[in-house]
Amino acid sequence: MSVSRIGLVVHGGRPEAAEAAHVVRSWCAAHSVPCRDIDVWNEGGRHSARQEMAEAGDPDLIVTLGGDGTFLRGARLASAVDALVLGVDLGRVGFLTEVPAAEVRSALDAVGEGRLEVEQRMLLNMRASRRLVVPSDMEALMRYGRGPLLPPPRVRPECEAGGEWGIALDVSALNDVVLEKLVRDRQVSVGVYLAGRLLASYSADALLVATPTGSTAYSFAAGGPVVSPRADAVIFTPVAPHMTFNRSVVAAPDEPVGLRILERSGQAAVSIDGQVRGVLYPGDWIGVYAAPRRLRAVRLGPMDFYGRLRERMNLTDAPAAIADGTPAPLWPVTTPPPGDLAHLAMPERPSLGRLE
Ligand SMILES: NC(=O)c1ccc[n+]([C@@H]2O[C@H](COP(=O)([O-])OP(=O)(O)OC[C@H]3O[C@@H](n4cnc5c(N)ncnc54)[C@H](O)[C@@H]3O)[C@@H](O)[C@H]2O)c1
Ligand SMILES: Nc1ncnc2c1ncn2[C@@H]1O[C@H](COP(=O)(O)OP(=O)(O)OP(=O)(O)O)[C@@H](O)[C@H]1O
Repeated sequence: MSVSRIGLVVHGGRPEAAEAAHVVRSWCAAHSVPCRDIDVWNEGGRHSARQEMAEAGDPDLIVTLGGDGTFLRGARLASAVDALVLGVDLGRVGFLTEVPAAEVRSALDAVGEGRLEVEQRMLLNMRASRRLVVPSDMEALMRYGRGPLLPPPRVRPECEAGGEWGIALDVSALNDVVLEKLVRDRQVSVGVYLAGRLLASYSADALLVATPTGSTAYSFAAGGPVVSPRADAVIFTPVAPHMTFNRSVVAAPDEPVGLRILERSGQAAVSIDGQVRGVLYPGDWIGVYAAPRRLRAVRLGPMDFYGRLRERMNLTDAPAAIADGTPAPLWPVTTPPPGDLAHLAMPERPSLGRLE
């Protein structure tokens, strides 16, 4: 696999990201690969992901230099046109990024020589009862601690009229679509429908629909399950619901989640991967469902999702388990298991129906 053009998304607030960007640009110059910066923090001038990619010369690889937020910004661009995305870790958590900053040059060598795997990640698409609008005074409200807002998602060009199930918005979420109360003291009241059937009416601070990738983000913070990013699922998680049923529901990929704002509810902000993209009012609804298209993320080694979960989330062992003898062995994903522990990993995936 060869890469012919690179688009760079750099966290502008980090000197180390600027340094890593310099390394990427010099690698590109040495390998005659055109490289363009894509300013996803561009004040006022944001466009649809497709337009931003076209303006950058349609790169086939997006390299992000920053944390998970920067990766999510790059993933939004890449997924719009099926480009690859490679995350270089210069953030605080770095759950989504692939390579440490010190390895950026060798990572580009590997990509240039085709020594990579492409991991496919499920995305969410969204429909709504109407176009989303970000009120004009919203930007000032939301600016604290964040960059400029993205514009509201456009209606997908091929779906202007909408058919019987609302209008399709030009949105791909890698983590989550979040519907949350707009003002601090007014919860949202929402009818929640799974696969077209009412689950329950919720009064809550927020309601999330997450992908398996997003299961370790906001949904995790709200008590949701950790779901392997290799699985296909639509995860519904309420945040502080004022009711007894507060569990997550893990739905099948062909079971959409519908959220309908009830008559006297407070207004609700809609965020996609952490970015506010519109406000909904009573009577409005959104439907969130697994996208037909997937994100294509570059992997340069085996993906150790559970090792990463343990390490990045600082999982700690039970004190009683530690007191109960030798700690459970831990070994790098790249080395074979020690001693007689080989049986802990299945050598090959059994096909369905052959489990014995
Ligand atoms: N209470 C919360 O935990 C909370 C609240 C709002 C939003 N979020 C999440 O933040 C995401 C946007 O990320 P951001 O970096 O722009 O905002 P941010 O900086 O507010 O991110 C919140 C934290 O989530 C981490 N994160 C992001 N995606 C992750 C993932 N898939 N798995 C594990 N950790 C992840 C980030 O590294 C960061 O530490 C949203 O998609 C939402 O899921 C979390
Ligand atoms: N070029 C830039 N111009 C303006 N603001 C920028 C630029 N780059 C980054 N920022 C600011 O940095 C912040 C990005 O934070 P974000 O939390 O998304 O970073 P991150 O990549 O997730 O890193 P971390 O893991 O440390 O959170 C935003 O507030 C944004 O305004």
